[in-house]
Amino acid sequence: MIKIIDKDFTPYISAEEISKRINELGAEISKVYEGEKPLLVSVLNGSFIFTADLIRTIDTPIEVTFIRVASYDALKSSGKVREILGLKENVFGRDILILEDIVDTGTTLEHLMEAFQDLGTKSIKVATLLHKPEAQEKASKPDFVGFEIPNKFVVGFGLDYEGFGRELKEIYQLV
Ligand SMILES: O=P(O)(O)OC[C@H]1O[C@H](OP(=O)(O)OP(=O)(O)O)[C@H](O)[C@@H]1O
Ligand code: HPA
Repeated sequence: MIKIIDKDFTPYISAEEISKRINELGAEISKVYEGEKPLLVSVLNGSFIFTADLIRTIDTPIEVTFIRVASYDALKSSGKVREILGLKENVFGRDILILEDIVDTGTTLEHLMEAFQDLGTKSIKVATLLHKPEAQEKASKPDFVGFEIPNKFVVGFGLDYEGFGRELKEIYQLV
């Protein structure tokens, strides 16, 4: 058990399990995009660790870029979604793979999918390390999912609680 600020969290997914699953996702993604040269769009902040580990398991040429979009305040969705920030690449006619650490309510994803569609992308798929199917109300189901998890708050491996916990090697669940 660990404490972050005022909340207790218990170990939930080990570093070994995460690494094994990311390898499998990388193999799947490599197969699907063989010869296609997709642009992987990593959604900061949470997905930076997943992105770094995932791209090193991919064995077909890809490009990677990072964007920002924030919809969350602490434990609950604020419902507010901001603009995409930091996209420098021309995505018209490109195959896009959005990389997320977690798809929770789907609010962020819905916004991103719409924004990329408006920019004339050829295809948009989504890879997420974690998915909360019971919580998702918006957007379609992600194409590549590391772990389906219950509707409980998690931290670690890039995910934070009030800014803390991103450095944890394992994923922890709120007690
Ligand atoms: O499906 P949703 O309910 O929209 O939640 C998922 C989003 O929430 C988190 O980002 P957050 O806004 O907390 O920013 P961060 O990655 O910088 O922590 C996460 O990285 C996703 O982008
Ligand atoms: O369970 C979560 N943990 C951390 N950040 C999040 N953003 C959406 N859901 C979560």
